[in-house]
Amino acid sequence: MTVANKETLDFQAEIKQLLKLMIHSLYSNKEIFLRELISNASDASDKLRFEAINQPSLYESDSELAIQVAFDPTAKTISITDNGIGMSRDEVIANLGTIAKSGTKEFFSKLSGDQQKDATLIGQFGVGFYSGFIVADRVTVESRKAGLTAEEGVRWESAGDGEFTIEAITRAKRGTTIILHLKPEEEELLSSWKLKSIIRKYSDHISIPIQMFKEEWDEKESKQVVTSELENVNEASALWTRNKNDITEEQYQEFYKSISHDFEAPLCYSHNRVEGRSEFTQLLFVPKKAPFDLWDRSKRSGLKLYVKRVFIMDDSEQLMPSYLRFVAGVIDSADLPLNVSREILQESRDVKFIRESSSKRVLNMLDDLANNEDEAKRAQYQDFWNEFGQVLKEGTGEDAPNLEKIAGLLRFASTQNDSEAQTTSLKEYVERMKEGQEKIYYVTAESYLAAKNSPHLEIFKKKGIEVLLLTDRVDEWMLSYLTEFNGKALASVAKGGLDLGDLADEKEKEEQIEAEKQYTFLLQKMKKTLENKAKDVRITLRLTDSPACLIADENELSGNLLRMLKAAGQQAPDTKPILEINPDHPLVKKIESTTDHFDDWTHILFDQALLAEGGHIEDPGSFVKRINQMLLM
Ligand SMILES: Nc1ncnc2c1ncn2[C@@H]1O[C@H](COP(=O)(O)OP(=O)(O)OP(=O)(O)O)[C@@H](O)[C@H]1O
Repeated sequence: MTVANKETLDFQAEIKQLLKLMIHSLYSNKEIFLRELISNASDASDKLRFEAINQPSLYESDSELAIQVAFDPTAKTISITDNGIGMSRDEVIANLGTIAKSGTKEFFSKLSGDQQKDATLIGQFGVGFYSGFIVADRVTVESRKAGLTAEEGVRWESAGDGEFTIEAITRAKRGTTIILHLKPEEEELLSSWKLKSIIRKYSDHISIPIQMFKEEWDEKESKQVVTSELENVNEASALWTRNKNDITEEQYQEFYKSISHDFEAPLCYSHNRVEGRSEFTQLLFVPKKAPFDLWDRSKRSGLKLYVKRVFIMDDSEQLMPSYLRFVAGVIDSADLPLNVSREILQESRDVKFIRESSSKRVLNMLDDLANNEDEAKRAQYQDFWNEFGQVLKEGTGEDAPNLEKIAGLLRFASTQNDSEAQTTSLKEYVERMKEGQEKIYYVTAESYLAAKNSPHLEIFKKKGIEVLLLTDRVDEWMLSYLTEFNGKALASVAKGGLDLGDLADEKEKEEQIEAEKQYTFLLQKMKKTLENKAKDVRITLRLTDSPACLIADENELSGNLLRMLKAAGQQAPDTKPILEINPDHPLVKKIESTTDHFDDWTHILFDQALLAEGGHIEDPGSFVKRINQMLLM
């Protein structure tokens, strides 16, 4: 609908849903609206400062960047004004009418309707501008982009009910004003004292001044009245440039929340000034909860790059390796040029040094939690692992120089504990190794139950040897990089040549040789029957309860990895597994002595070994037919 120059447009469907949910689930935390809007105003100022490096005329003789917060008790409004970059008409429509984040659809599909759970999720998603609707029943945005004429101003307005209007206005000053028309029950916000205390609490660290009109005691009226003089409410110096000792824990927390849009305090942080070859300040935060798009490897890191306090860019993926993409914070370099581009960043040795130093810092912070004497800290690390462990595992391939450190931070499910929880470190495993045990054993499978009940574990159970149970998708990939820990090789229990080292006793070795001799004929015959399915058929002593299992040859990919590659539509080599049979099992003895249905029995043995390790039978119909036939015998 268009009236004069006013147009009414619909919000993207997700925004309608977000607004509804947010108003309900964030109500108990409603003061954050001001933090979010001030943080946007500060970002807009940062962007202008950056653009103006190459185009100073954008300042239009007004280069003192500041944010003003004002209220009008009569109109019952609060306004937040910045003289930052501003928005054009198209930008207003795109930025305030749609959500341009990847993974938005998935995020909305996760919402449960349970207010408390959803509030946390929304916190992880980041509500930003729309949080204004928690306290306002109508929001007006007036903006004019730096560099455009006064006539190219724009007014956006919405009652948060599914549509918004947009019209052209004349706006002398560049920048943006957000006007919140408060809901009747929010009128207590119309107070200098209240607004100042919210600003100090949540936005003190904002690096440009946040100003309000001063209040003075008026004798005549005998009350506080608002004057036309502005005063700074916040400290207005970039938090990371301040001395550590002058920053309170709470200020760090609020700073983190404001740059990350997280609702919870961070798990830990590290604030340092690095001097020497390269000079920079790093303030790095590890969140408690994974953001909703953590699994998106293209997600950029949450690090902001500044050069000598001038904001340069968000999400600079050059500053942190991808496996640490959950880290949020600020890097402020004293060496990089102000006009640095993403291309320059890629090449820069300073940036490489910053990345190495920052990765180390983060790993050290985590290591400090993981190996802390304080049990509560170790528990915090466990929580971290549960949230971010799978991403950290990517580091084994991505960050070779820190492999040892990362290996020390890994946690696994293990046969030692009767639980799916990933709590065992490699260090603990090594400490528990049996005398004579030389390797760290693991099994990979699609699920915890498949791993735990894998026939490959039988001999290990019998001998009381611990085996790590690896069931995350990233594990197989990780294992191609993580081949040893503290000089102990990692060995799959499902690969050929199971060498138990000193753990296998002489008697067993003799038994195996004896059995191989005894069953030579059977093995040959089975091999013939399975020539299209199995590479070889062997006797094994690794089984105690199962009649057979499949293994991969030492240098070939495991069955689990082959299945994963195929499932991902990737090219997988066409390798056949080796069937190992348990000579002591009655079924094997039965097959040996049978003359009837030898081929059927052999196929069944192979197919059930494949099933037991989570594989898919190529011809399930024939398998079922054979089983039924045998059941009726
Ligand atoms: N005061 C402002 N000046 C200029 N642009 C703004 C301002 N406020 C918001 N915007 C624009 O609107 C976009 C959407 O804002 P919103 O707060 O919803 O999300 P965001 O800040 O991008 O994301 P998040 O809050 O999750 O970090 C911003 O990215 C920015 O481009």
